[in-house]
Amino acid sequence: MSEHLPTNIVPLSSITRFDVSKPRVSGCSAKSNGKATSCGSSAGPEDLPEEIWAKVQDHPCYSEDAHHYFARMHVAVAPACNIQCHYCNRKYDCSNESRPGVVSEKLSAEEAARKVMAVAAEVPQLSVVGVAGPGDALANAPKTFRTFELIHEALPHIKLCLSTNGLALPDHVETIAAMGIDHVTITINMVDPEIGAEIYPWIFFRHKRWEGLDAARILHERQMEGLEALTAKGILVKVNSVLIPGINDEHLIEVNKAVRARGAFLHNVMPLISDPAFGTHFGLTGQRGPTPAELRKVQDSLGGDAKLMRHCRQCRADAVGMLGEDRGAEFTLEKLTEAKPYDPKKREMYLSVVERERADRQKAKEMASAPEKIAETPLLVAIATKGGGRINQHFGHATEFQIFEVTSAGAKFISHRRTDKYCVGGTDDGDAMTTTLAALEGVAAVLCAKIGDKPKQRLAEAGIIASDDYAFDYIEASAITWYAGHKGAAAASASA
Ligand SMILES: C[S@@+](CC[C@H](N)C(=O)[O-])C[C@H]1O[C@@H](n2cnc3c(N)ncnc32)[C@H](O)[C@@H]1O
Ligand code: SF4
Ligand code: SF4
Repeated sequence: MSEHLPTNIVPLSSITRFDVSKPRVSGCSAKSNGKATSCGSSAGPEDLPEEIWAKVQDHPCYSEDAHHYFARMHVAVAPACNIQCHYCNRKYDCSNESRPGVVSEKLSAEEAARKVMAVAAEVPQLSVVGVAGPGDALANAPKTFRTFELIHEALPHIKLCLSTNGLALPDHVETIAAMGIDHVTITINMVDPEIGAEIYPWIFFRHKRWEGLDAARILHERQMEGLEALTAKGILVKVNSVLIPGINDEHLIEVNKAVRARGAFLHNVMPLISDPAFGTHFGLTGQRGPTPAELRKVQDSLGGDAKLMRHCRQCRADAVGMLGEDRGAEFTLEKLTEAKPYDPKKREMYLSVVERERADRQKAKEMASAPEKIAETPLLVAIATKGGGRINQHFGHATEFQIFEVTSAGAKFISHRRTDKYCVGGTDDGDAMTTTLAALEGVAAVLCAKIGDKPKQRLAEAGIIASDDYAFDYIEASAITWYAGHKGAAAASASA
Protein backbone atom coordinates (compact mmCIF):
# COMPACT_ATOMS: atom_id res chain seq x y z
CA MET A 1 0.00 0.00 0.00
CA SER A 2 2.77 2.42 0.86
CA GLU A 3 3.76 2.93 -2.78
CA HIS A 4 0.44 4.76 -3.24
CA LEU A 5 1.01 7.12 -0.36
CA PRO A 6 2.30 10.64 -0.78
CA THR A 7 5.94 10.83 0.24
CA ASN A 8 5.31 12.98 3.29
CA ILE A 9 3.02 10.40 4.90
CA VAL A 10 4.71 7.72 6.92
CA PRO A 11 2.98 4.33 7.25
CA LEU A 12 1.78 3.52 10.75
CA SER A 13 4.19 0.62 10.98
CA SER A 14 7.06 3.10 11.26
CA ILE A 15 5.79 4.52 14.56
CA THR A 16 8.12 3.39 17.30
CA ARG A 17 8.49 6.14 19.86
CA PHE A 18 4.94 6.16 21.19
CA ASP A 19 3.27 2.99 22.31
CA VAL A 20 0.02 3.20 20.37
CA SER A 21 -1.05 -0.21 21.70
CA LYS A 22 -1.96 1.35 25.07
CA PRO A 23 -5.75 1.69 25.63
CA ARG A 24 -7.21 4.50 23.59
CA VAL A 25 -8.57 7.47 25.54
CA SER A 26 -11.92 7.98 23.95
CA GLY A 27 -15.68 8.31 24.29
CA CYS A 28 -17.46 10.03 27.19
CA SER A 29 -14.55 9.58 29.60
CA ALA A 30 -12.10 11.30 27.26
CA LYS A 31 -9.77 13.80 28.87
CA SER A 32 -7.55 16.25 27.17
CA ASN A 33 -4.90 18.03 29.23
CA GLY A 34 -6.74 16.97 32.34
CA LYS A 35 -9.98 18.55 31.18
CA ALA A 36 -12.98 16.43 30.31
CA THR A 37 -14.07 16.89 26.70
CA SER A 38 -17.75 17.17 25.91
CA CYS A 39 -19.55 13.95 25.09
CA GLY A 40 -21.59 13.20 22.01
CA SER A 41 -21.85 16.78 20.77
CA SER A 42 -18.30 17.43 19.64
CA ALA A 43 -15.88 15.84 17.24
CA GLY A 44 -12.34 16.11 15.98
CA PRO A 45 -9.20 17.42 17.65
CA GLU A 46 -10.53 20.99 17.67
CA ASP A 47 -13.54 20.21 19.88
CA LEU A 48 -16.10 21.56 17.41
CA PRO A 49 -19.75 20.55 17.11
CA GLU A 50 -20.01 17.45 14.93
CA GLU A 51 -21.77 19.16 12.03
CA ILE A 52 -19.12 21.89 11.90
CA TRP A 53 -16.24 19.42 12.17
CA ALA A 54 -17.75 17.52 9.23
CA LYS A 55 -17.47 20.71 7.16
CA VAL A 56 -13.93 21.66 8.15
CA GLN A 57 -12.14 18.38 8.85
CA ASP A 58 -10.55 18.30 5.39
CA HIS A 59 -10.33 22.06 4.81
CA PRO A 60 -6.69 23.11 5.34
CA CYS A 61 -7.60 26.76 5.99
CA TYR A 62 -10.64 26.35 8.24
CA SER A 63 -8.98 23.75 10.49
CA GLU A 64 -5.41 23.98 11.77
CA ASP A 65 -5.41 20.22 12.22
CA ALA A 66 -6.55 19.66 8.62
CA HIS A 67 -3.66 21.69 7.24
CA HIS A 68 -1.28 18.91 8.28
CA TYR A 69 -3.09 16.49 5.94
CA PHE A 70 -4.95 18.30 3.17
CA ALA A 71 -4.02 20.54 0.25
CA ARG A 72 -5.71 23.44 -1.50
CA MET A 73 -5.44 25.02 -4.89
CA HIS A 74 -6.40 28.45 -6.14
CA VAL A 75 -7.51 28.88 -9.74
CA ALA A 76 -6.75 32.29 -11.20
CA VAL A 77 -10.02 32.94 -13.05
CA ALA A 78 -10.86 36.32 -11.50
CA PRO A 79 -8.60 39.10 -12.87
CA ALA A 80 -10.86 42.15 -12.33
CA CYS A 81 -11.64 44.00 -9.13
CA ASN A 82 -14.39 46.41 -8.16
CA ILE A 83 -12.44 48.29 -5.48
CA GLN A 84 -8.90 49.48 -4.86
CA CYS A 85 -7.04 48.65 -1.65
CA HIS A 86 -3.93 50.69 -0.85
CA TYR A 87 -1.99 47.43 -0.33
CA CYS A 88 -2.78 45.71 -3.62
CA ASN A 89 -1.10 45.88 -7.01
CA ARG A 90 -2.07 43.03 -9.30
CA LYS A 91 0.13 44.30 -12.16
CA TYR A 92 3.27 43.04 -10.44
CA ASP A 93 3.84 39.43 -11.50
CA CYS A 94 6.67 37.11 -10.58
CA SER A 95 6.80 33.34 -10.60
CA ASN A 96 9.04 33.29 -7.53
CA GLU A 97 6.94 35.64 -5.47
CA SER A 98 4.59 34.06 -2.95
CA ARG A 99 1.92 36.52 -1.86
CA PRO A 100 -1.75 37.29 -2.54
CA GLY A 101 -2.77 38.63 -5.93
CA VAL A 102 0.24 37.20 -7.79
CA VAL A 103 -0.25 34.67 -10.63
CA SER A 104 1.79 33.25 -13.49
CA GLU A 105 -1.11 32.65 -15.89
CA LYS A 106 -4.76 33.68 -15.87
CA LEU A 107 -7.22 30.91 -16.76
CA SER A 108 -10.59 30.47 -18.47
CA ALA A 109 -13.20 28.44 -16.56
CA GLU A 110 -12.52 25.42 -18.79
CA GLU A 111 -8.75 25.68 -18.36
CA ALA A 112 -9.20 25.95 -14.61
CA ALA A 113 -11.36 22.80 -14.51
CA ARG A 114 -8.75 20.88 -16.56
CA LYS A 115 -6.02 22.05 -14.23
CA VAL A 116 -8.01 20.93 -11.17
CA MET A 117 -8.44 17.45 -12.73
CA ALA A 118 -4.70 17.24 -13.37
CA VAL A 119 -3.84 18.26 -9.81
CA ALA A 120 -6.44 15.91 -8.28
CA ALA A 121 -4.87 13.02 -10.23
CA GLU A 122 -1.42 13.76 -8.78
CA VAL A 123 -2.20 15.12 -5.32
CA PRO A 124 -4.56 12.90 -3.29
CA GLN A 125 -4.43 15.45 -0.46
CA LEU A 126 -6.35 17.95 -2.62
CA SER A 127 -9.67 18.72 -0.94
CA VAL A 128 -10.41 22.39 -1.66
CA VAL A 129 -10.42 24.59 -4.75
CA GLY A 130 -10.74 28.31 -4.22
CA VAL A 131 -11.07 31.42 -6.32
CA ALA A 132 -8.97 34.06 -4.56
CA GLY A 133 -8.06 36.48 -7.29
CA PRO A 134 -5.85 37.77 -8.63
CA GLY A 135 -8.79 40.24 -8.42
CA ASP A 136 -12.12 39.57 -6.73
CA ALA A 137 -14.10 36.33 -7.14
CA LEU A 138 -17.43 38.18 -7.23
CA ALA A 139 -16.30 41.02 -9.49
CA ASN A 140 -15.95 38.14 -11.99
CA ALA A 141 -19.03 36.26 -10.80
CA PRO A 142 -20.16 34.51 -14.03
CA LYS A 143 -16.67 33.09 -14.61
CA THR A 144 -16.19 32.12 -10.97
CA PHE A 145 -19.52 30.27 -10.84
CA ARG A 146 -18.96 28.59 -14.23
CA THR A 147 -15.59 27.35 -12.96
CA PHE A 148 -17.22 25.89 -9.84
CA GLU A 149 -19.95 24.26 -11.93
CA LEU A 150 -17.37 22.48 -14.09
CA ILE A 151 -15.30 21.37 -11.11
CA HIS A 152 -18.34 20.09 -9.25
CA GLU A 153 -19.49 18.08 -12.27
CA ALA A 154 -16.09 16.42 -12.61
CA LEU A 155 -15.09 16.07 -8.94
CA PRO A 156 -18.09 16.36 -6.62
CA HIS A 157 -16.03 15.62 -3.47
CA ILE A 158 -13.93 18.79 -3.87
CA LYS A 159 -14.96 21.62 -1.57
CA LEU A 160 -15.49 24.98 -3.25
CA CYS A 161 -14.31 28.17 -1.66
CA LEU A 162 -14.26 31.84 -2.68
CA SER A 163 -12.67 35.04 -1.44
CA THR A 164 -14.20 38.45 -1.84
CA ASN A 165 -13.96 42.00 -0.57
CA GLY A 166 -17.72 41.76 0.00
CA LEU A 167 -18.90 44.67 -2.15
CA ALA A 168 -20.86 42.47 -4.58
CA LEU A 169 -21.61 39.75 -2.02
CA PRO A 170 -25.26 40.51 -1.13
CA ASP A 171 -26.17 40.10 -4.83
CA HIS A 172 -24.75 36.55 -4.93
CA VAL A 173 -25.65 34.91 -1.63
CA GLU A 174 -28.51 32.91 -3.17
CA THR A 175 -26.28 31.55 -5.95
CA ILE A 176 -23.51 30.70 -3.48
CA ALA A 177 -25.96 28.73 -1.34
CA ALA A 178 -27.62 27.05 -4.35
CA MET A 179 -24.23 25.90 -5.65
CA GLY A 180 -23.33 24.31 -2.32
CA ILE A 181 -20.36 26.63 -1.72
CA ASP A 182 -19.86 26.08 1.99
CA HIS A 183 -16.87 28.32 2.64
CA VAL A 184 -16.60 32.02 1.89
CA THR A 185 -13.86 34.44 2.91
CA ILE A 186 -14.60 38.16 3.21
CA THR A 187 -11.79 40.66 3.73
CA ILE A 188 -12.98 43.11 6.37
CA ASN A 189 -10.37 45.60 7.51
CA MET A 190 -12.64 48.08 9.29
CA VAL A 191 -16.11 48.70 10.66
CA ASP A 192 -15.53 52.45 10.88
CA PRO A 193 -15.67 54.25 7.51
CA GLU A 194 -13.21 56.90 8.78
CA ILE A 195 -10.60 54.15 9.02
CA GLY A 196 -11.84 52.61 5.77
CA ALA A 197 -11.14 55.87 3.94
CA GLU A 198 -7.44 55.43 4.82
CA ILE A 199 -7.37 51.96 3.24
CA TYR A 200 -9.64 52.24 0.18
CA PRO A 201 -9.17 55.15 -2.27
CA TRP A 202 -12.21 54.14 -4.36
CA ILE A 203 -14.88 51.56 -5.06
CA PHE A 204 -16.98 50.96 -8.18
CA PHE A 205 -20.62 50.37 -7.27
CA ARG A 206 -23.90 50.61 -9.19
CA HIS A 207 -22.17 51.93 -12.34
CA LYS A 208 -20.43 54.70 -10.43
CA ARG A 209 -17.04 55.34 -8.85
CA TRP A 210 -17.21 56.37 -5.18
CA GLU A 211 -14.36 57.84 -3.14
CA GLY A 212 -13.49 58.76 0.45
CA LEU A 213 -15.99 58.27 3.27
CA ASP A 214 -18.87 57.45 0.92
CA ALA A 215 -16.90 54.60 -0.62
CA ALA A 216 -15.87 53.19 2.77
CA ARG A 217 -19.45 53.48 4.13
CA ILE A 218 -20.95 51.59 1.18
CA LEU A 219 -18.29 48.90 1.40
CA HIS A 220 -18.81 48.49 5.15
CA GLU A 221 -22.61 48.20 4.81
CA ARG A 222 -22.34 45.68 1.97
CA GLN A 223 -19.79 43.59 3.90
CA MET A 224 -22.03 43.40 6.98
CA GLU A 225 -25.11 42.62 4.88
CA GLY A 226 -23.31 39.87 2.97
CA LEU A 227 -21.82 38.34 6.13
CA GLU A 228 -25.21 38.21 7.88
CA ALA A 229 -26.92 36.70 4.83
CA LEU A 230 -24.27 33.97 4.48
CA THR A 231 -24.24 32.94 8.13
CA ALA A 232 -28.06 32.90 8.18
CA LYS A 233 -27.80 30.19 5.52
CA GLY A 234 -25.27 28.17 7.55
CA ILE A 235 -22.36 28.97 5.24
CA LEU A 236 -19.04 29.09 7.08
CA VAL A 237 -17.46 32.51 6.77
CA LYS A 238 -13.82 33.29 7.41
CA VAL A 239 -13.00 36.96 7.80
CA ASN A 240 -9.57 38.13 6.65
CA SER A 241 -8.25 41.37 8.13
CA VAL A 242 -4.99 42.90 6.97
CA LEU A 243 -3.16 44.33 9.98
CA ILE A 244 -1.92 47.80 9.03
CA PRO A 245 0.09 49.34 11.90
CA GLY A 246 -1.09 52.82 12.86
CA ILE A 247 -4.26 52.49 10.77
CA ASN A 248 -6.36 49.56 11.97
CA ASP A 249 -4.21 47.74 14.57
CA GLU A 250 -6.20 48.95 17.59
CA HIS A 251 -9.45 48.89 15.61
CA LEU A 252 -9.30 45.15 14.82
CA ILE A 253 -10.83 44.38 18.24
CA GLU A 254 -13.97 46.20 17.05
CA VAL A 255 -13.86 44.35 13.74
CA ASN A 256 -13.57 41.04 15.60
CA LYS A 257 -16.56 41.86 17.82
CA ALA A 258 -18.67 42.94 14.84
CA VAL A 259 -17.95 39.87 12.72
CA ARG A 260 -18.39 37.43 15.59
CA ALA A 261 -21.74 39.04 16.44
CA ARG A 262 -22.79 38.32 12.86
CA GLY A 263 -21.77 34.68 13.03
CA ALA A 264 -18.32 34.60 11.36
CA PHE A 265 -16.67 31.23 12.01
CA LEU A 266 -13.02 32.25 11.88
CA HIS A 267 -10.98 35.46 11.99
CA ASN A 268 -7.69 35.53 10.09
CA VAL A 269 -5.58 38.58 10.98
CA MET A 270 -2.81 38.74 8.37
CA PRO A 271 0.26 40.99 8.31
CA LEU A 272 0.38 43.75 5.70
CA ILE A 273 2.97 42.99 2.99
CA SER A 274 4.29 46.32 1.81
CA ASP A 275 7.64 45.91 0.07
CA PRO A 276 8.08 49.07 -2.06
CA ALA A 277 9.22 46.82 -4.95
CA PHE A 278 5.62 45.60 -5.34
CA GLY A 279 4.47 49.10 -6.28
CA THR A 280 1.47 49.39 -3.95
CA HIS A 281 0.40 52.75 -2.53
CA PHE A 282 1.32 51.65 1.00
CA GLY A 283 4.64 50.23 -0.20
CA LEU A 284 5.55 53.44 -1.99
CA THR A 285 4.50 55.74 0.86
CA GLY A 286 6.47 53.89 3.55
CA GLN A 287 3.56 52.24 5.37
CA ARG A 288 5.22 49.32 7.13
CA GLY A 289 3.81 45.90 7.96
CA PRO A 290 3.69 44.57 11.54
CA THR A 291 6.49 42.62 13.22
CA PRO A 292 5.66 39.00 14.23
CA ALA A 293 5.37 40.21 17.85
CA GLU A 294 2.92 42.96 16.88
CA LEU A 295 0.84 40.48 14.90
CA ARG A 296 0.71 38.08 17.82
CA LYS A 297 -0.20 40.89 20.25
CA VAL A 298 -3.22 41.84 18.14
CA GLN A 299 -4.25 38.19 17.69
CA ASP A 300 -3.98 37.60 21.44
CA SER A 301 -6.00 40.76 22.18
CA LEU A 302 -8.98 39.35 20.31
CA GLY A 303 -10.14 37.39 23.34
CA GLY A 304 -9.66 33.83 24.52
CA ASP A 305 -12.74 32.39 22.89
CA ALA A 306 -12.27 34.05 19.49
CA LYS A 307 -11.64 31.42 16.85
CA LEU A 308 -8.56 32.58 15.00
CA MET A 309 -6.74 31.31 11.96
CA ARG A 310 -3.03 31.54 12.73
CA HIS A 311 -1.72 29.26 10.00
CA CYS A 312 -2.52 31.34 6.89
CA ARG A 313 0.37 31.43 4.40
CA GLN A 314 -0.95 34.41 2.36
CA CYS A 315 -0.87 32.31 -0.79
CA ARG A 316 -0.65 33.32 -4.41
CA ALA A 317 -3.85 33.38 -6.45
CA ASP A 318 -2.62 30.24 -8.29
CA ALA A 319 -1.09 28.31 -5.36
CA VAL A 320 -1.19 24.48 -5.48
CA GLY A 321 -0.38 21.99 -2.72
CA MET A 322 -0.12 21.78 1.05
CA LEU A 323 -0.09 25.18 2.78
CA GLY A 324 3.48 26.42 2.80
CA GLU A 325 4.40 24.61 -0.41
CA ASP A 326 3.64 25.70 -3.94
CA ARG A 327 3.58 23.10 -6.69
CA GLY A 328 2.03 25.49 -9.22
CA ALA A 329 5.00 25.18 -11.60
CA GLU A 330 4.25 21.44 -12.03
CA PHE A 331 0.78 22.18 -13.38
CA THR A 332 1.13 24.97 -15.93
CA LEU A 333 -1.26 24.94 -18.93
CA GLU A 334 1.39 23.60 -21.28
CA LYS A 335 1.98 20.60 -19.01
CA LEU A 336 -1.71 19.66 -18.74
CA THR A 337 -1.57 17.49 -21.87
CA GLU A 338 0.66 15.07 -19.93
CA ALA A 339 -1.83 14.81 -17.04
CA LYS A 340 -2.78 11.37 -15.72
CA PRO A 341 -6.46 10.42 -15.31
CA TYR A 342 -7.97 10.89 -11.84
CA ASP A 343 -8.15 7.66 -9.81
CA PRO A 344 -10.64 7.87 -6.90
CA LYS A 345 -9.04 4.80 -5.20
CA LYS A 346 -5.86 6.74 -4.54
CA ARG A 347 -7.87 9.38 -2.66
CA GLU A 348 -9.88 6.78 -0.69
CA MET A 349 -6.68 5.10 0.40
CA TYR A 350 -5.24 8.43 1.46
CA LEU A 351 -8.35 9.27 3.50
CA SER A 352 -8.19 5.99 5.39
CA VAL A 353 -4.53 6.65 6.27
CA VAL A 354 -5.42 10.15 7.48
CA GLU A 355 -8.20 8.80 9.67
CA ARG A 356 -5.84 6.40 11.45
CA GLU A 357 -3.01 8.89 11.63
CA ARG A 358 -5.25 11.54 13.16
CA ALA A 359 -6.58 9.21 15.83
CA ASP A 360 -3.10 7.98 16.73
CA ARG A 361 -1.59 11.45 16.76
CA GLN A 362 -4.35 12.65 19.10
CA LYS A 363 -3.82 9.64 21.34
CA ALA A 364 -0.05 10.19 21.44
CA LYS A 365 -0.65 13.83 22.39
CA GLU A 366 -3.01 12.90 25.22
CA MET A 367 -0.57 10.29 26.53
CA ALA A 368 2.34 12.75 26.50
CA SER A 369 0.38 15.54 28.23
CA ALA A 370 0.38 15.92 31.98
CA PRO A 371 -2.48 17.67 33.79
CA GLU A 372 -1.51 21.28 34.50
CA LYS A 373 -0.79 21.46 38.24
CA ILE A 374 1.31 24.59 38.48
CA ALA A 375 1.62 27.52 36.12
CA GLU A 376 4.54 26.65 33.86
CA THR A 377 6.56 29.00 31.69
CA PRO A 378 5.77 28.04 28.11
CA LEU A 379 8.58 27.61 25.59
CA LEU A 380 8.45 28.15 21.84
CA VAL A 381 9.44 25.08 19.85
CA ALA A 382 10.04 25.22 16.07
CA ILE A 383 9.10 22.17 14.02
CA ALA A 384 10.39 21.16 10.58
CA THR A 385 7.54 19.30 8.86
CA LYS A 386 6.40 18.39 5.37
CA GLY A 387 2.90 17.57 6.64
CA GLY A 388 1.12 14.57 8.08
CA GLY A 389 1.38 16.00 11.63
CA ARG A 390 4.91 14.58 11.98
CA ILE A 391 8.44 15.89 12.40
CA ASN A 392 9.57 14.70 9.00
CA GLN A 393 11.73 17.38 7.39
CA HIS A 394 15.51 17.81 7.31
CA PHE A 395 16.58 21.08 8.97
CA GLY A 396 18.49 22.06 5.85
CA HIS A 397 15.46 21.62 3.59
CA ALA A 398 12.96 23.64 5.62
CA THR A 399 11.61 26.81 4.03
CA GLU A 400 9.40 27.44 7.05
CA PHE A 401 9.10 26.32 10.67
CA GLN A 402 5.84 25.72 12.49
CA ILE A 403 5.99 27.38 15.90
CA PHE A 404 4.29 25.75 18.89
CA GLU A 405 3.91 27.15 22.40
CA VAL A 406 4.58 24.23 24.70
CA THR A 407 4.16 23.25 28.36
CA SER A 408 3.83 19.83 29.99
CA ALA A 409 0.08 20.16 29.51
CA GLY A 410 -0.03 20.75 25.79
CA ALA A 411 1.37 22.15 22.56
CA LYS A 412 -0.49 24.96 20.84
CA PHE A 413 0.18 26.03 17.24
CA ILE A 414 1.09 29.74 17.26
CA SER A 415 2.35 30.63 13.79
CA HIS A 416 4.70 29.66 11.00
CA ARG A 417 7.91 31.52 10.22
CA ARG A 418 9.47 31.55 6.79
CA THR A 419 13.17 31.00 6.21
CA ASP A 420 15.61 30.17 3.41
CA LYS A 421 16.82 26.61 2.88
CA TYR A 422 20.00 26.10 4.88
CA CYS A 423 21.29 23.48 2.42
CA VAL A 424 21.48 24.85 -1.09
CA GLY A 425 22.76 22.38 -3.69
CA GLY A 426 24.35 20.18 -1.05
CA THR A 427 26.40 22.94 0.56
CA ASP A 428 25.79 24.79 3.78
CA ASP A 429 24.89 28.38 3.15
CA GLY A 430 26.04 30.92 5.74
CA ASP A 431 23.56 33.64 4.66
CA ALA A 432 20.66 31.23 5.01
CA MET A 433 21.69 30.62 8.62
CA THR A 434 21.45 34.35 9.30
CA THR A 435 17.88 34.31 7.94
CA THR A 436 17.06 31.16 9.91
CA LEU A 437 18.38 32.61 13.17
CA ALA A 438 16.21 35.69 12.64
CA ALA A 439 13.19 33.45 11.96
CA LEU A 440 13.92 31.51 15.16
CA GLU A 441 13.93 34.60 17.39
CA GLY A 442 12.57 33.64 20.83
CA VAL A 443 12.54 29.91 20.03
CA ALA A 444 14.02 27.48 22.60
CA ALA A 445 14.32 24.38 20.42
CA VAL A 446 14.14 23.11 16.86
CA LEU A 447 12.83 19.58 16.33
CA CYS A 448 13.58 18.17 12.88
CA ALA A 449 14.08 14.85 11.08
CA LYS A 450 17.83 15.36 10.65
CA ILE A 451 20.40 18.08 11.27
CA GLY A 452 24.15 18.26 10.62
CA ASP A 453 26.74 18.99 13.32
CA LYS A 454 27.64 22.40 11.89
CA PRO A 455 24.14 23.96 11.91
CA LYS A 456 23.46 22.30 15.26
CA GLN A 457 26.51 24.03 16.68
CA ARG A 458 25.48 27.41 15.15
CA LEU A 459 22.05 27.07 16.74
CA ALA A 460 23.57 26.09 20.09
CA GLU A 461 25.75 29.24 19.99
CA ALA A 462 22.52 31.22 19.59
CA GLY A 463 21.01 29.43 22.62
CA ILE A 464 18.72 27.15 20.57
CA ILE A 465 18.70 23.41 21.18
CA ALA A 466 18.35 21.39 17.96
CA SER A 467 17.25 17.77 18.07
CA ASP A 468 16.55 15.02 15.56
CA ASP A 469 15.69 12.52 18.31
CA TYR A 470 12.01 12.80 17.40
CA ALA A 471 12.40 12.12 13.68
CA PHE A 472 9.09 10.99 12.13
CA ASP A 473 7.20 11.19 15.43
CA TYR A 474 4.02 13.20 15.99
CA ILE A 475 4.55 16.92 16.48
CA GLU A 476 2.59 17.73 19.63
CA ALA A 477 3.51 14.62 21.60
CA SER A 478 7.20 15.11 20.78
CA ALA A 479 7.14 18.78 21.71
CA ILE A 480 5.47 18.02 25.04
CA THR A 481 7.95 15.23 25.78
CA TRP A 482 10.85 17.50 24.86
CA TYR A 483 9.47 20.21 27.18
CA ALA A 484 9.20 17.78 30.08
CA GLY A 485 12.96 17.22 29.84
CA HIS A 486 13.79 20.92 29.52
CA LYS A 487 11.53 22.71 32.01
CA GLY A 488 14.63 23.92 33.81
CA ALA A 489 15.63 25.94 30.75
CA ALA A 490 12.26 27.69 30.86
CA ALA A 491 12.63 28.56 34.51
CA ALA A 492 16.19 29.82 33.93
CA SER A 493 15.23 32.03 30.98
CA ALA A 494 12.20 33.38 32.88
CA SER A 495 14.34 34.43 35.83
CA ALA A 496 17.22 35.79 33.68
C1 LIG B 1 -5.66 38.91 -3.49
S1 LIG B 1 -7.03 38.95 -2.43
C2 LIG B 1 -8.25 38.22 -3.44
C3 LIG B 1 -9.64 38.19 -2.84
C4 LIG B 1 -10.38 39.49 -2.72
N1 LIG B 1 -10.16 40.40 -3.79
C5 LIG B 1 -10.11 40.16 -1.40
O1 LIG B 1 -9.39 41.15 -1.38
O2 LIG B 1 -10.61 39.67 -0.41
C6 LIG B 1 -6.73 37.70 -1.20
C7 LIG B 1 -6.36 38.25 0.16
O3 LIG B 1 -5.08 38.82 0.10
C8 LIG B 1 -5.05 39.99 0.89
N2 LIG B 1 -3.97 40.86 0.43
C9 LIG B 1 -3.80 41.38 -0.80
N3 LIG B 1 -2.69 42.15 -0.84
C10 LIG B 1 -2.13 42.08 0.40
C11 LIG B 1 -0.98 42.66 1.01
N4 LIG B 1 -0.19 43.47 0.34
N5 LIG B 1 -0.72 42.38 2.30
C12 LIG B 1 -1.52 41.55 3.01
N6 LIG B 1 -2.63 40.99 2.49
C13 LIG B 1 -2.94 41.25 1.21
C14 LIG B 1 -6.43 40.55 0.66
O4 LIG B 1 -6.77 41.49 1.64
C15 LIG B 1 -7.28 39.31 0.71
O5 LIG B 1 -7.63 39.02 2.04
S1 SF4 C 1 -10.19 43.69 -3.10
FE1 SF4 C 1 -8.65 42.10 -3.31
S2 SF4 C 1 -8.07 42.13 -5.47
FE2 SF4 C 1 -9.25 44.01 -5.08
S3 SF4 C 1 -7.71 45.54 -4.70
FE3 SF4 C 1 -8.26 44.70 -2.72
S4 SF4 C 1 -6.85 42.97 -2.33
FE4 SF4 C 1 -6.69 43.54 -4.50
S1 SF4 D 1 -4.22 32.44 1.67
FE1 SF4 D 1 -4.59 31.63 3.74
S2 SF4 D 1 -6.74 31.10 3.71
FE2 SF4 D 1 -6.14 31.31 1.53
S3 SF4 D 1 -5.50 29.27 0.85
FE3 SF4 D 1 -3.68 30.27 1.62
S4 SF4 D 1 -3.57 29.62 3.76
FE4 SF4 D 1 -5.65 29.25 3.10
